[in-house]
Amino acid sequence: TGTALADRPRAATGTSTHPLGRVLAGRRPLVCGVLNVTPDSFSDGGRFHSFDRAVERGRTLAAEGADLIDIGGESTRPGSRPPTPAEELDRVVPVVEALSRQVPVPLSVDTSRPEVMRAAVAAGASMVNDVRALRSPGALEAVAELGVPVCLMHMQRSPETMQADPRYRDVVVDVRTFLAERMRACLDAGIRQEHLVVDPGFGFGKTLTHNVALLASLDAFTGLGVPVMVGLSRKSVLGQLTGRTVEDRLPGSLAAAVVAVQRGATLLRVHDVAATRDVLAVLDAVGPV
Ligand SMILES: Nc1nc2ncc(COP(=O)(O)OP(=O)(O)O)nc2c(=O)[nH]1
Repeated sequence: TGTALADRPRAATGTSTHPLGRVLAGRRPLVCGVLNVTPDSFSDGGRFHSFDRAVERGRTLAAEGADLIDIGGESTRPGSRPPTPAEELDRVVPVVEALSRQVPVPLSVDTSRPEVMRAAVAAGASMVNDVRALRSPGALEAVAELGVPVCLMHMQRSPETMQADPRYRDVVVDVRTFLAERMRACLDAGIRQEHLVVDPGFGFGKTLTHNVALLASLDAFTGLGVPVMVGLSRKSVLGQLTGRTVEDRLPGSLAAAVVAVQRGATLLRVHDVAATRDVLAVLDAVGPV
Protein backbone atom coordinates (compact mmCIF):
# COMPACT_ATOMS: atom_id res chain seq x y z
CA THR A 1 0.00 0.00 0.00
CA GLY A 2 1.15 3.58 -0.14
CA THR A 3 1.89 5.94 -2.96
CA ALA A 4 2.75 4.44 -6.29
CA LEU A 5 6.28 5.23 -7.36
CA ALA A 6 5.04 7.45 -10.18
CA ASP A 7 3.02 9.60 -7.77
CA ARG A 8 5.82 10.10 -5.27
CA PRO A 9 7.53 13.47 -4.98
CA ARG A 10 10.49 13.01 -7.28
CA ALA A 11 13.69 15.00 -7.42
CA ALA A 12 12.44 17.77 -9.64
CA THR A 13 15.59 19.10 -11.27
CA GLY A 14 15.10 22.62 -12.51
CA THR A 15 11.38 22.94 -11.80
CA SER A 16 10.20 26.02 -9.91
CA THR A 17 8.68 24.43 -6.80
CA HIS A 18 9.88 21.07 -5.60
CA PRO A 19 7.12 19.03 -3.84
CA LEU A 20 9.21 18.94 -0.67
CA GLY A 21 9.84 22.66 -1.05
CA ARG A 22 6.10 23.17 -0.60
CA VAL A 23 6.20 21.05 2.57
CA LEU A 24 9.17 23.01 3.91
CA ALA A 25 7.39 26.28 3.22
CA GLY A 26 4.51 25.18 5.42
CA ARG A 27 3.90 26.84 8.78
CA ARG A 28 3.43 23.82 11.03
CA PRO A 29 6.68 22.39 12.42
CA LEU A 30 7.55 19.17 10.59
CA VAL A 31 8.52 15.93 12.26
CA CYS A 32 11.43 14.14 10.62
CA GLY A 33 11.76 10.52 11.74
CA VAL A 34 15.29 9.15 12.24
CA LEU A 35 16.17 5.94 10.41
CA ASN A 36 19.81 5.01 10.98
CA VAL A 37 20.80 1.99 8.90
CA THR A 38 24.07 1.46 10.75
CA PRO A 39 25.38 -1.60 12.62
CA ASP A 40 25.13 0.15 16.01
CA SER A 41 21.53 1.18 15.34
CA PHE A 42 20.24 -2.21 14.27
CA SER A 43 21.72 -4.96 16.43
CA ASP A 44 23.37 -8.30 15.36
CA GLY A 45 22.41 -7.86 11.74
CA GLY A 46 23.95 -8.72 8.42
CA ARG A 47 22.70 -6.43 5.61
CA PHE A 48 19.58 -8.53 5.10
CA HIS A 49 18.60 -8.46 8.76
CA SER A 50 19.20 -4.71 9.08
CA PHE A 51 17.51 -4.15 5.71
CA ASP A 52 14.32 -5.85 6.85
CA ARG A 53 14.31 -4.07 10.18
CA ALA A 54 15.18 -0.74 8.57
CA VAL A 55 12.22 -0.99 6.17
CA GLU A 56 9.95 -2.03 9.02
CA ARG A 57 11.22 0.92 11.06
CA GLY A 58 10.54 3.27 8.16
CA ARG A 59 6.99 1.99 7.83
CA THR A 60 6.48 2.50 11.56
CA LEU A 61 7.80 6.08 11.39
CA ALA A 62 5.41 6.84 8.54
CA ALA A 63 2.50 5.22 10.38
CA GLU A 64 3.29 7.35 13.45
CA GLY A 65 2.91 10.49 11.34
CA ALA A 66 6.41 11.44 10.20
CA ASP A 67 6.36 14.26 7.63
CA LEU A 68 9.79 13.13 6.43
CA ILE A 69 12.05 10.12 7.09
CA ASP A 70 15.79 10.75 7.33
CA ILE A 71 17.77 7.68 6.25
CA GLY A 72 21.47 7.50 7.13
CA GLY A 73 24.18 4.89 6.65
CA GLU A 74 26.96 6.60 8.60
CA SER A 75 26.89 6.57 12.38
CA THR A 76 28.15 9.97 13.51
CA ARG A 77 28.57 9.07 17.15
CA PRO A 78 31.64 10.70 18.70
CA GLY A 79 34.66 8.59 17.86
CA SER A 80 32.90 6.66 15.10
CA ARG A 81 34.73 5.60 11.94
CA PRO A 82 33.02 6.43 8.63
CA PRO A 83 31.88 3.47 6.48
CA THR A 84 33.44 3.00 3.05
CA PRO A 85 31.47 4.51 0.15
CA ALA A 86 30.39 1.00 -0.90
CA GLU A 87 29.22 0.16 2.62
CA GLU A 88 27.22 3.38 2.84
CA LEU A 89 25.63 2.87 -0.59
CA ASP A 90 24.81 -0.72 0.25
CA ARG A 91 23.12 0.27 3.51
CA VAL A 92 21.14 3.27 2.27
CA VAL A 93 20.05 2.77 -1.34
CA PRO A 94 18.08 -0.48 -0.94
CA VAL A 95 16.19 1.00 2.03
CA VAL A 96 15.39 4.23 0.15
CA GLU A 97 14.24 2.18 -2.84
CA ALA A 98 11.97 -0.03 -0.73
CA LEU A 99 10.48 2.80 1.35
CA SER A 100 9.94 5.03 -1.68
CA ARG A 101 7.53 2.36 -2.88
CA GLN A 102 5.96 1.58 0.49
CA VAL A 103 5.46 4.84 2.41
CA PRO A 104 3.68 8.04 1.28
CA VAL A 105 6.13 10.47 2.88
CA PRO A 106 9.22 12.16 1.43
CA LEU A 107 12.57 10.58 2.22
CA SER A 108 15.75 12.44 3.14
CA VAL A 109 19.22 10.94 2.82
CA ASP A 110 21.64 11.69 5.66
CA THR A 111 25.03 11.63 3.92
CA SER A 112 28.07 13.75 3.07
CA ARG A 113 29.06 11.77 -0.03
CA PRO A 114 27.92 13.08 -3.43
CA GLU A 115 27.74 9.57 -4.87
CA VAL A 116 25.38 8.53 -2.07
CA MET A 117 23.29 11.69 -2.61
CA ARG A 118 22.92 10.94 -6.31
CA ALA A 119 22.13 7.24 -5.82
CA ALA A 120 19.63 7.91 -3.03
CA VAL A 121 17.79 10.61 -4.99
CA ALA A 122 17.70 8.33 -8.04
CA ALA A 123 16.19 5.67 -5.76
CA GLY A 124 13.45 8.03 -4.54
CA ALA A 125 14.87 10.38 -1.88
CA SER A 126 13.57 13.97 -2.07
CA MET A 127 16.05 15.77 0.19
CA VAL A 128 19.67 15.69 1.30
CA ASN A 129 20.70 16.10 4.93
CA ASP A 130 24.43 16.69 5.31
CA VAL A 131 26.10 16.87 8.73
CA ARG A 132 29.16 18.33 6.92
CA ALA A 133 27.13 21.09 5.18
CA LEU A 134 28.21 20.08 1.64
CA ARG A 135 31.94 20.58 2.31
CA SER A 136 32.97 17.26 0.71
CA PRO A 137 34.37 17.56 -2.84
CA GLY A 138 31.51 17.41 -5.36
CA ALA A 139 28.73 17.72 -2.76
CA LEU A 140 27.64 21.27 -3.67
CA GLU A 141 27.58 20.37 -7.36
CA ALA A 142 25.61 17.20 -6.72
CA VAL A 143 22.86 18.96 -4.76
CA ALA A 144 22.71 21.80 -7.33
CA GLU A 145 22.30 19.28 -10.15
CA LEU A 146 19.76 17.18 -8.23
CA GLY A 147 17.59 20.22 -7.47
CA VAL A 148 16.45 18.90 -4.07
CA PRO A 149 16.23 20.66 -0.69
CA VAL A 150 19.27 20.30 1.55
CA CYS A 151 19.86 20.63 5.28
CA LEU A 152 23.21 22.24 6.15
CA MET A 153 24.37 21.23 9.61
CA HIS A 154 27.24 22.61 11.70
CA MET A 155 29.88 20.20 12.99
CA GLN A 156 33.21 21.21 14.50
CA ARG A 157 36.01 18.94 13.15
CA SER A 158 34.83 15.34 12.55
CA PRO A 159 32.90 12.61 14.42
CA GLU A 160 36.21 10.99 15.29
CA THR A 161 37.58 14.16 16.99
CA MET A 162 34.73 16.62 17.57
CA GLN A 163 34.15 15.95 21.26
CA ALA A 164 37.83 15.98 22.28
CA ASP A 165 37.91 19.64 23.30
CA PRO A 166 35.30 21.75 21.46
CA ARG A 167 36.07 25.47 21.71
CA TYR A 168 34.44 28.63 20.30
CA ARG A 169 34.93 32.37 20.70
CA ASP A 170 31.13 32.64 20.92
CA VAL A 171 29.36 29.39 19.98
CA VAL A 172 26.19 31.08 18.72
CA VAL A 173 28.06 33.64 16.61
CA ASP A 174 30.58 31.08 15.32
CA VAL A 175 27.92 28.52 14.32
CA ARG A 176 25.70 31.18 12.76
CA THR A 177 28.64 32.57 10.77
CA PHE A 178 29.51 29.08 9.53
CA LEU A 179 25.93 28.37 8.43
CA ALA A 180 25.67 31.76 6.69
CA GLU A 181 28.91 31.01 4.82
CA ARG A 182 27.61 27.58 3.74
CA MET A 183 24.33 29.15 2.60
CA ARG A 184 26.33 31.61 0.48
CA ALA A 185 28.34 28.74 -1.01
CA CYS A 186 25.09 26.95 -1.88
CA LEU A 187 23.59 30.05 -3.55
CA ASP A 188 26.83 30.59 -5.50
CA ALA A 189 26.62 26.95 -6.67
CA GLY A 190 23.10 27.55 -8.00
CA ILE A 191 21.13 25.94 -5.17
CA ARG A 192 17.86 27.81 -4.61
CA GLN A 193 17.37 29.71 -1.33
CA GLU A 194 13.97 28.01 -0.83
CA HIS A 195 15.74 24.67 -0.87
CA LEU A 196 17.97 25.51 2.10
CA VAL A 197 17.52 24.35 5.70
CA VAL A 198 20.06 25.02 8.47
CA ASP A 199 20.82 23.09 11.65
CA PRO A 200 23.12 24.08 14.57
CA GLY A 201 24.24 20.45 14.94
CA PHE A 202 23.54 19.68 18.61
CA GLY A 203 26.17 17.37 19.98
CA PHE A 204 28.54 17.77 17.03
CA GLY A 205 31.61 19.33 18.63
CA LYS A 206 29.77 21.00 21.48
CA THR A 207 29.96 20.83 25.27
CA LEU A 208 26.83 20.87 27.42
CA THR A 209 27.24 24.64 27.81
CA HIS A 210 27.53 25.08 24.04
CA ASN A 211 24.43 22.96 23.35
CA VAL A 212 22.33 24.84 25.93
CA ALA A 213 23.49 28.21 24.55
CA LEU A 214 22.57 27.17 21.00
CA LEU A 215 19.09 26.06 22.07
CA ALA A 216 18.53 29.19 24.13
CA SER A 217 19.58 31.39 21.17
CA LEU A 218 17.87 29.43 18.39
CA ASP A 219 16.40 32.69 17.09
CA ALA A 220 19.91 33.55 15.87
CA PHE A 221 19.43 30.80 13.29
CA THR A 222 15.83 31.52 12.35
CA GLY A 223 17.22 34.97 11.53
CA LEU A 224 19.07 33.41 8.57
CA GLY A 225 15.75 33.37 6.73
CA VAL A 226 15.43 29.63 6.07
CA PRO A 227 13.81 26.76 8.04
CA VAL A 228 15.77 25.55 11.05
CA MET A 229 16.10 21.85 11.83
CA VAL A 230 16.84 20.71 15.39
CA GLY A 231 18.12 17.25 16.27
CA LEU A 232 18.16 16.82 20.05
CA SER A 233 16.17 13.60 20.26
CA ARG A 234 17.65 11.26 22.89
CA LYS A 235 21.07 12.88 22.57
CA SER A 236 23.73 12.81 25.25
CA VAL A 237 23.15 16.47 26.14
CA LEU A 238 19.77 15.33 27.51
CA GLY A 239 21.56 12.60 29.44
CA GLN A 240 23.87 15.21 30.94
CA LEU A 241 20.88 17.35 31.99
CA THR A 242 18.70 14.52 33.37
CA GLY A 243 21.10 11.73 34.27
CA ARG A 244 19.06 9.40 32.05
CA THR A 245 20.39 6.76 29.68
CA VAL A 246 19.34 6.88 26.04
CA GLU A 247 16.34 4.57 26.57
CA ASP A 248 14.90 6.94 29.19
CA ARG A 249 15.39 10.28 27.43
CA LEU A 250 11.91 10.66 25.89
CA PRO A 251 10.69 13.26 28.44
CA GLY A 252 13.85 15.30 27.94
CA SER A 253 13.50 14.95 24.16
CA LEU A 254 9.92 16.21 24.25
CA ALA A 255 10.85 19.14 26.48
CA ALA A 256 13.62 20.03 24.02
CA ALA A 257 11.11 19.81 21.16
CA VAL A 258 8.80 22.28 22.91
CA VAL A 259 11.62 24.75 23.52
CA ALA A 260 12.95 24.37 19.98
CA VAL A 261 9.54 25.00 18.38
CA GLN A 262 8.78 27.92 20.68
CA ARG A 263 12.12 29.45 19.62
CA GLY A 264 11.49 28.98 15.93
CA ALA A 265 12.53 25.49 14.83
CA THR A 266 10.37 24.25 11.94
CA LEU A 267 11.83 20.76 11.51
CA LEU A 268 12.40 18.36 14.40
CA ARG A 269 14.63 15.31 13.76
CA VAL A 270 13.38 12.73 16.24
CA HIS A 271 13.25 9.01 17.06
CA ASP A 272 9.82 9.21 18.74
CA VAL A 273 7.47 10.53 16.07
CA ALA A 274 4.07 9.83 17.62
CA ALA A 275 5.00 11.37 20.98
CA THR A 276 6.48 14.44 19.27
CA ARG A 277 3.35 14.83 17.11
CA ASP A 278 1.26 14.81 20.31
CA VAL A 279 3.40 17.59 21.79
CA LEU A 280 3.07 19.65 18.59
CA ALA A 281 -0.72 19.18 18.62
CA VAL A 282 -0.92 20.77 22.07
CA LEU A 283 1.46 23.59 21.08
CA ASP A 284 -0.54 24.17 17.89
CA ALA A 285 -3.80 24.50 19.84
CA VAL A 286 -2.31 27.20 22.05
CA GLY A 287 -0.68 29.08 19.19
CA PRO A 288 2.60 31.00 19.08
CA VAL A 289 4.26 32.15 22.27
N1 LIG B 1 20.51 17.54 10.36
C1 LIG B 1 20.92 16.69 11.32
N2 LIG B 1 21.37 15.46 11.01
C2 LIG B 1 21.78 14.59 11.99
N3 LIG B 1 22.24 13.36 11.66
C3 LIG B 1 22.68 12.51 12.64
C4 LIG B 1 22.63 12.90 13.96
C5 LIG B 1 23.13 11.96 15.01
O1 LIG B 1 22.11 11.65 15.86
P1 LIG B 1 21.39 10.22 15.77
O2 LIG B 1 21.13 9.87 14.36
O3 LIG B 1 20.25 10.24 16.69
O4 LIG B 1 22.49 9.28 16.39
P2 LIG B 1 23.45 8.24 15.75
O5 LIG B 1 23.89 8.75 14.40
O6 LIG B 1 24.56 8.19 16.72
O7 LIG B 1 22.66 6.97 15.66
N4 LIG B 1 22.16 14.12 14.34
C6 LIG B 1 21.75 14.99 13.35
C7 LIG B 1 21.26 16.33 13.65
O8 LIG B 1 21.21 16.76 14.83
N5 LIG B 1 20.87 17.12 12.63
